[in-house]
Amino acid sequence: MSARILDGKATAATIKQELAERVAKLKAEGHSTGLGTILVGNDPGSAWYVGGKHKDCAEVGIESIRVDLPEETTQDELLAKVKELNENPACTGYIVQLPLPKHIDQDVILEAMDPAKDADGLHPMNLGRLVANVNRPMNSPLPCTPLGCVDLLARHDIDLNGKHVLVLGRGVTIGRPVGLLLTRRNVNATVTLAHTGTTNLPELLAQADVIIAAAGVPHIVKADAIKPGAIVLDVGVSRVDGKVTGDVDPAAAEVASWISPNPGGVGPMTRAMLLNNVVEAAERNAR
Ligand SMILES: Nc1nc2c(c(=O)[nH]1)N[C@@H](CN(C=O)c1ccc(C(=O)N[C@@H](CCC(=O)O)C(=O)O)cc1)CN2
Repeated sequence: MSARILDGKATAATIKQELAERVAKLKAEGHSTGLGTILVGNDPGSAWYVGGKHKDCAEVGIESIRVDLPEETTQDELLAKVKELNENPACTGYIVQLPLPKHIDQDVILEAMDPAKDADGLHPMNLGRLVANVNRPMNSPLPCTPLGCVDLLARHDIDLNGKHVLVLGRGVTIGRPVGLLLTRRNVNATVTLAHTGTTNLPELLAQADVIIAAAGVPHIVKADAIKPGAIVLDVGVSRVDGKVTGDVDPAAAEVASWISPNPGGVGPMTRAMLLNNVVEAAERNAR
C-alpha cells in the first residue's frame, strides 16, 4: 500500500488565496501589510529562499522591503538595519534570513528585533510565550516550519489527540518549538524529542504514530524502521549531488499511511506560514 500524500504545495496555494483576501480587506480599510527581509552574505540557497518570500508577497498583495547586505557586514551594521525595520511603519513584519555569517551572533540579532514584527516567531519573547501558553489561543507569531507542520496535518483532517509523535532534531527553529506546539491542549499529542544523544532511536521510530523528521541527515528514516501506518513529515533539507534530499527514505511511502514529499511538503507550508504571520501582525495593528 502506498501512503497518501500530505501535499504542502497545494495546501500552501489554498492558504495564499485565503491570505490574499485578508490582505485586500486590510487594504480596503486603509491598513498596509508589508514584509521586510534582511539577507547577509552570498549564500545562493539563502538568496533563493529570500527571493521566494518576495515572490509570495507579490502573489498575495503584501508589500515587500528587501535589505541585502554583504558578507563582511558587522554585527553593529546589521543591528542598525534591524533598528530601521523596527521603526519603519511600512514593515508590519520582517525576518533575518538564517544562517547568519559566523562572525554575527544570531541571538543578539533576534533579540534586537521588535517582537511584534518578528515574522519568524523566533524572538525569545515569542518563544517564551509559546512555552508559557498551553491553553489560550496564541496572540503572538509562531515559528513558521512548526506551524506549517501542524497546519498541514490539520488541513488533511489528521487528529493528533492522544497520538505519540517522535520529533527528530532539537533545533530552535523546528524541533523544540514543534514539540511545544504539539503538546498544547488544542493538539494534545504526546511528544518525544530525539536528538544526536538519543540512544534508542530504532525503538522510538518503531513505536511512533507520527514522525517529524528534522535532523538534516539524508534518509535517516528508513522504510523498515517505522510502524506500518505511521504518519511521516519529512522536514530535513540536505543537498546530495545538488539535489534536495530529505530525512526520509522515499521507500517509507510504502509503509506509512500519510507522508509529506520533500520537496513539496513542509517547505511550501513554511513559506505560507511566514505570510500568515505577517498578515496576523497587520490585523493586530489594525485592531
Ligand atoms: N529566517 C529564517 N531563516 C531560515 C528559515 C526560516 O524559516 N526563517 N528556514 C530555512 C530556509 N527557508 C526559509 O527561509 C526555506 C527552506 C525551504 C523552503 C522550501 O519551500 N523548499 C522547497 C524545496 C526548495 C529547493 O528546491 O531548494 C520544498 O520543500 O518544496 C522554503 C523556505 C533556513 N533559514
